[in-house]
Amino acid sequence: MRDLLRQLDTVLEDRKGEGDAQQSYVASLHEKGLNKILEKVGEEATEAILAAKDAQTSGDNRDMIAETADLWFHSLVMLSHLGANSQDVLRELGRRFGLSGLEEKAARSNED
Ligand SMILES: N=c1c2ncn([C@@H]3O[C@H](COP(=O)(O)OP(=O)(O)OP(=O)(O)O)[C@@H](O)[C@H]3O)c2ncn1[C@@H]1O[C@H](COP(=O)(O)O)[C@@H](O)[C@H]1O
Repeated sequence: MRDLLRQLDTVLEDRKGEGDAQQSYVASLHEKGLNKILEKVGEEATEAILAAKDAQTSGDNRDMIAETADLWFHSLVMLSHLGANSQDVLRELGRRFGLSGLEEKAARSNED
């Protein structure tokens, strides 16, 4: 799956450089610019939240999974637009791995 993210990073990077906005959704987002991309990230986050609430009631996770995929995808476009990618995020998650969220929060408040 890590390979899939790498492959997607490469496709998104290619679309940014030389994508045709008539042929490529990703190229059309880059052409519209950061505000449009951020609007899509916000929209997909809301849709994922609503789908999670529905999943809790129905016990069917399929829409939640599809909406989360939309959210991840648009977040990857955001990263790519600004010169970052999935590997940067995975590195950050790797750095945090095994570190309790509560301990990390306590360390942060001690710095203040
Ligand atoms: N993973 C995705 C992916 N997930 C979702 N989407 C698109 O994201 C869009 C957003 O969904 P919406 O329902 O909000 O769409 P919409 O209402 O048409 O969008 P707006 O008018 O609001 O902008 C849809 O058009 C989906 O097809 C994706 N588009 C592309 N990819 C990947 O990106 C690659 C490159 O795509 P292209 O640039 O289109 O070739 C593809 O091969 C895929 O691997």
